[in-house]
Amino acid sequence: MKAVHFGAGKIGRGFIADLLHNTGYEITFVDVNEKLNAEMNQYHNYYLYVIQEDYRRKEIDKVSALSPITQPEEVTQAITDADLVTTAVIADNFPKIANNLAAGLKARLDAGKERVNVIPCENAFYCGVMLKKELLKTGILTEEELDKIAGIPSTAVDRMVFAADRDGRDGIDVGNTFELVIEKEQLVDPDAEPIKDAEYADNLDKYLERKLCVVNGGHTMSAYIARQMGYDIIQDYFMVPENKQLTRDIMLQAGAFIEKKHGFAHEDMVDYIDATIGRWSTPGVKDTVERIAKAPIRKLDPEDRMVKPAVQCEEYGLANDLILKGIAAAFLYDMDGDEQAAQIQAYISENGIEKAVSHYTGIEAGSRIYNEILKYYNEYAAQKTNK
Ligand SMILES: NC(=O)c1ccc[n+]([C@@H]2O[C@H](COP(=O)([O-])OP(=O)(O)OC[C@H]3O[C@@H](n4cnc5c(N)ncnc54)[C@H](O)[C@@H]3O)[C@@H](O)[C@H]2O)c1
Ligand SMILES: O=P(O)(O)OC[C@@H](O)[C@@H](O)[C@H](O)[C@H](O)CO
Repeated sequence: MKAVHFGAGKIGRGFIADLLHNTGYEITFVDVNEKLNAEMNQYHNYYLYVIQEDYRRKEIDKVSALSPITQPEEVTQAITDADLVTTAVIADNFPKIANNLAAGLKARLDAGKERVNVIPCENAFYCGVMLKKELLKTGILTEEELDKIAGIPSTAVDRMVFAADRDGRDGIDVGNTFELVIEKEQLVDPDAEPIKDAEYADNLDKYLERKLCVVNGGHTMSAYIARQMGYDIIQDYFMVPENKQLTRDIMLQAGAFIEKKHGFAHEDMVDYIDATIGRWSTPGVKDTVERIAKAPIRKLDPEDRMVKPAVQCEEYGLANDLILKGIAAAFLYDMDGDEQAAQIQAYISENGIEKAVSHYTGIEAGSRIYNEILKYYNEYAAQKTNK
């Protein structure tokens, strides 16, 4: 069996390709990183290192790589011949992969090939719907043609993965637990399981909201708050018991609306949160605030991990003060090289924080949560000035 995977980064190689390999696929990666592609084509393998098993080395073989820039025709051919297509490129990059992917699917349709599953594996609410929109924007396929040739489910994706330079090669350190939940009804055959060890859900909403709002929301808001406290490594922030408790409380606030909305038992939510914080605190693991906080415009989107739980808690009459504090901290986030952080800061300088809050979050100016975000923002800003 053949799989084409867009994005040979940490999740691509460290998680999705691990499952694809275990399922029995030969994998063709499509990535813009020429150095990585050359290494993959030289050795036709790479290594994962399982953190909790004393960095046990695991080989992923039968791999090769293509450049979407210099080898577009080969990419088209690989998609035409594939049994499965997956992505892990960061959803902001969907517009950049859309042409290659749409061209491959169109060629497949023209060649009379069967429908194929295209499974994006990204942290975003309904990444399948997002990808489909980008594919249609290319104008290469009509919606009818796209539906005829591809099933595009959304997913929830969770694993610890870190880039690692080991044995002179570019490897990935991986956690030993993971969750890939795939929206069953959007698959070409809802009863087939194209990826071993993934879960196939009738109600993805439940898992997606739990993963994005509790895990990613808790993670991201901790990173913005940690940045205000002067931390660069999130594990250093977690070393302080009050900080760890703050993160747990943020996650419990987000978890509360999910319990109400989807019927999760409170004890199960608490276990889920504690297991996640335990994972982040694994001895030896070092994750940067920069990685977790990156791309704040994406993370402040009304449908993403911070605003969604804030608004939903408000609607359910649940506490959300800590979430609002996390959102406020995101508006102070600055990091050299983070284009979205720079864009937000420029917008604030030009238009003021009052406009910025509703511009980026969609939260109505003058509402209670809007006023609370402004209040926390001004408190953080004053602390910064007094330092
Ligand atoms: N890293 C994590 O811990 C983690 C965990 C769960 C989910 N995720 C999600 O997984 C996705 C991937 O994240 P990651 O951490 O692997 O990112 P990453 O930056 O390590 O990998 C992204 C890869 O995509 C490639 N890429 C970018 N533009 C491309 C293009 N136009 N064509 C082909 N390749 C392109 C990059 O070169 C890179 O190799 C994201 O949506 C992220 O939110 C990450
Ligand atoms: O990848 P992002 O930028 O959407 O979010 C940053 C982190 O919260 C995220 O990568 C987590 O580490 C991961 O989702 C855990 O499974």
